[in-house]
Amino acid sequence: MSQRFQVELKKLVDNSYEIEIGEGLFPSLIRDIQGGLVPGVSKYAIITDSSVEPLYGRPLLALLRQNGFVAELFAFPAGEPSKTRETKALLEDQLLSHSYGRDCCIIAVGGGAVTDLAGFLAGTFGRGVPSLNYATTLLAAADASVGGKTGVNTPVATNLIGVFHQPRKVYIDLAAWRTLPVREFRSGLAETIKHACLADAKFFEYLEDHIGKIVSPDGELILDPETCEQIALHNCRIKYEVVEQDEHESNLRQILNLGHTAGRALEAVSGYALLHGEAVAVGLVIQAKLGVKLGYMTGEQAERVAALLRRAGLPTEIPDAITNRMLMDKMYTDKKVRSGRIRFVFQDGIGAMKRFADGSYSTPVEEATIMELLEEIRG
Ligand SMILES: NC(=O)c1ccc[n+]([C@@H]2O[C@H](COP(=O)([O-])OP(=O)(O)OC[C@H]3O[C@@H](n4cnc5c(N)ncnc54)[C@H](O)[C@@H]3O)[C@@H](O)[C@H]2O)c1
Ligand SMILES: O=C(O)C(=O)C[C@@H](O)[C@H](O)[C@H](O)COP(=O)(O)O
Ligand SMILES: [Zn+2]
Repeated sequence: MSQRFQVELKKLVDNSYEIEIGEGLFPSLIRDIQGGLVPGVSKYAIITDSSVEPLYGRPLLALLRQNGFVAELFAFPAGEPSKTRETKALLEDQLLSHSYGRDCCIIAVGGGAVTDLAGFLAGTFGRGVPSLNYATTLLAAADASVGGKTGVNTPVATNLIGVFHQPRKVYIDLAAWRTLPVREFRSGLAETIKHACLADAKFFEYLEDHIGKIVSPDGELILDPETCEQIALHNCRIKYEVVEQDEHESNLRQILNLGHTAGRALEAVSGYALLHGEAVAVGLVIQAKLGVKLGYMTGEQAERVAALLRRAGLPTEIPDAITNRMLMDKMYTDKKVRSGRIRFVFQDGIGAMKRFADGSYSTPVEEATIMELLEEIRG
């Protein structure tokens, strides 16, 4: 006769944390850890990339040490191709060889590739240590540093391996945007436009009116301070309000994947020649046009989305080198695929998302319908 026991694990873990938006937030970070933000920590590990290291990583390391903290910096080569299991393993070995253990805190300083990789490392190192995200790109500020999705790419597709690991605090340094290459800044605008498309028609209009205050048509960063602050605030609010309701993406959180079914596939198929935001921009247009075909938006609304992306200096067309077949095959690796069927999330006009009859925010779309649209787009 068998015996049965229930393991009761219903106690809720409080994963709440603060997001601070401002210029030059190192002093605030130091005050926070002096004030006990991350209790029980005796060592800090700054994880950053080779471009961010001299700009922000080293200055933070110096400040931590000046304030009596034990800290080291670990950097990996900048760029999406570094966001791999191999880089994570190298960093883990470096931490272990510096005697880092469960009493450490990881401070991710950089863009989304850094917060994804360092967050994944923090989620698994010693079975999980606390982490802080110090976002230095618009994309990380708008999206990647908030919400606890962490992970790495594999040769098959992006972000396939990872964990949910919420940071203890997120710092969004608006001053860091001034050193960003314009192409990287624009990449962050794609996720910004995505957020407006999925949740906030007024924010979409705001972006239509204010895009010229942050970047000029000839590619000069203008970065009007008030507009930058509004953009950071709106992005964070839209993202955390979704994450608060569905931290582990059981349904609602799928809406943050708007434009990503095709976007992530394009990013991978391009061999990361397309930046994440650039691929998402094209993915947003594909989603909008498919949405028109399926009756979820008007042609005029889809054109507004494409027009705003173009004004932000983002690509809206599939690169010639990527065939429809390549794109289609890669879409089958998307995490939303169920029973071998590609699923999309769709805008319901501008500023809202379509919810389907079964209650889900994603819906399967037949390969033939997607292929037909891709052929129409190519003209
Ligand atoms: N976890 C999430 O929810 C989430 C959301 C969106 C995107 N992402 C991930 O984020 C990544 C893209 O983020 P990203 O665009 O920030 O990439 P990134 O971290 O690679 O940064 C882009 C480039 O800018 C450089 N850089 C960073 N800050 C700088 C600064 N202030 N001045 C000068 N150069 C600077 C970096 O060295 C890098 O070369 C992708 O891996 C994507 O999958 C994750
Ligand atoms: O936070 C989320 O949820 C998102 O989907 C945000 C996306 O912008 C981000 O690119 C995310 O990493 C994509 O997740 P994935 O599970 O499709 O890899
Ligand atoms: Zn994204």
